[in-house]
Amino acid sequence: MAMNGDEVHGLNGETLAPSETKHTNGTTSKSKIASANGETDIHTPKQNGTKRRIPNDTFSFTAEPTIEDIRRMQAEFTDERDWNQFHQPRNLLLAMVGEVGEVSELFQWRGEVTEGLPGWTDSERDHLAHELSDVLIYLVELAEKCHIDLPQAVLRKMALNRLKYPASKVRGSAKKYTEYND
Ligand SMILES: Nc1ccn([C@H]2C[C@H](O)[C@@H](COP(=O)(O)OP(=O)(O)OP(=O)(O)O)O2)c(=O)n1
Repeated sequence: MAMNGDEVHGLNGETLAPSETKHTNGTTSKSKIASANGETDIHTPKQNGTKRRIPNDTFSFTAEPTIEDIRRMQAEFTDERDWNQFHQPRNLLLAMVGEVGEVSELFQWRGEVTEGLPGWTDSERDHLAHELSDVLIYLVELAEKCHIDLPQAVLRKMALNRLKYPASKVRGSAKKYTEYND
């Protein structure tokens, strides 16, 4: 679901701050993710009365399925087919890389492609969605079979990225951290 602006909708369609979650028991909480992102209260007005700009506010995902949901659904899919025997880490890695290749095929002979894929047909977008899903499914299963708790690993890695690339130092520059002299 694509959404414009700084609003996210809860289970009953009410407006939530993007870092808030509406639980089935009706309570609302600010996510761990928001604090890991260094977000404070994103709806707090600035001194001059304007709201702080929310990064990446032109598109967002639906909340479900979670990564754990995807792990479980794929585990059921493979169990039902007795395919676990074929899904060892090396197999899954190669399968994932193959699917990354299929994503690449969709881009390889085009010129520069800009955000939102202007000019792409619905069928091309569907094809891309399928291939990206294949990559994600194999990535999640690879992490599972390697006993990597992927959501937690992502939180830790993003915290490390923030330390390595302080915004105050690198804003507007695409240089690798090793290229900074200090
Ligand atoms: N041994 C397999 C085969 C398939 N799948 C699942 C995971 C992927 O989401 C998808 C991959 O299916 P295909 O290998 O048929 O690849 P594509 O769907 O990309 O088909 P094609 O290669 O024709 O584009 O199916 C799986 O888990 N294990």
